[in-house]
Amino acid sequence: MAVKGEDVFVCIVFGLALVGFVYVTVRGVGIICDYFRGPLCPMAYNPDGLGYELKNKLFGQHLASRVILKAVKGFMADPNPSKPLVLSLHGSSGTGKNLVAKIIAQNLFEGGEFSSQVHLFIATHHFPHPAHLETYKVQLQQWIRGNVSTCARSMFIFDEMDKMNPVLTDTLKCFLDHYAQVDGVSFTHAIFLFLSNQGGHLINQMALEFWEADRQREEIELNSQGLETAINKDVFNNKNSGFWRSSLLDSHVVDYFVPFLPLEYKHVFMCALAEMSALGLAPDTSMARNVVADMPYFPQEERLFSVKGCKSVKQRLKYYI
Ligand SMILES: Nc1ncnc2c1ncn2[C@@H]1O[C@H](COP(=O)(O)OP(=O)(O)OP(=O)(O)O)[C@@H](O)[C@H]1O
Repeated sequence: MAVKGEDVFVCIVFGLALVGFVYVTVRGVGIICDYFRGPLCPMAYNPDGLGYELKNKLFGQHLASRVILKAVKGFMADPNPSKPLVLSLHGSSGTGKNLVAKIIAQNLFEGGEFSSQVHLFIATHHFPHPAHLETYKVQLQQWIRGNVSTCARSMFIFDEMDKMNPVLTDTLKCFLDHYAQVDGVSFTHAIFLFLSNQGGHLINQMALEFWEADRQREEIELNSQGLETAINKDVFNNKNSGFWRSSLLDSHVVDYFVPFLPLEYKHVFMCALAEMSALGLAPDTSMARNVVADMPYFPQEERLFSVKGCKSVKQRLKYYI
């Protein structure tokens, strides 16, 4: 049977109408979702990249790497989370907490840490004067609310939590809890990272005890000797902590307290090689050995763990170059 010209025309029109209908429906659903939740904004989510970088660029942190990957992947896979993702990263200086924040940003947002969806607060820089606490509270809440209503998928990083005023920390509670909306804005797609040195001594002590017992550091788990609970208690009870008697801890809105282990000689060596590569230099193991040997270690006698982690490796490398 010959196909008539009108039939072809009708098919094309019908096809176009169907495509149009599907487009309008999808857009409509998107607009309705955005109305209730705020727009998600463009994402560059790369779960494989996140896994790769946490495994290969973050040295000596098997536990942090595993917990963070699981937490972020689980959160991102949930189209309708009941609360924002809240992670509190703990460990002594230079162990990779800021690096992890950077890796998460790079694998979630276009532009990584420089994305307009990523917001970094440094306690001593952004909230230096106790006398201005009331102003900070209002500004911080407005900033978070404004940015989440523009982009529901926003990330807020609070560095130096040990120097944050606990009263200011408490003003975040309404954003972090299981509320579908607060004043018409939903915060459930946002990510909050808290970074601090608090709890570092507990983590270092555990790493030392594992070494003394001839056990592999890779055996350390979140619940080894109640590590996560011990960090929680430590930050809650310490007057010099941004979580001191905080309602954030009372109400259990922090999803994970993530321990960062003290770095050993071999990890600092890997940092030195990584820095060389970042500077476009060929790997020079003897130079890396010099840099690493130059760093201070603790305990004094055993020289097991780097006092500064990988901090200042880059600066020392430049000295040798
Ligand atoms: N575990 C690690 N693996 C690879 N590089 C690391 C690691 N830890 C630190 N570094 C490197 O050392 C430098 C300092 O690290 P970073 O800023 O992440 O430390 P931090 O734990 O946030 O320290 P602080 O508590 O003093 O802020 C960065 O250049 C980072 O890339």
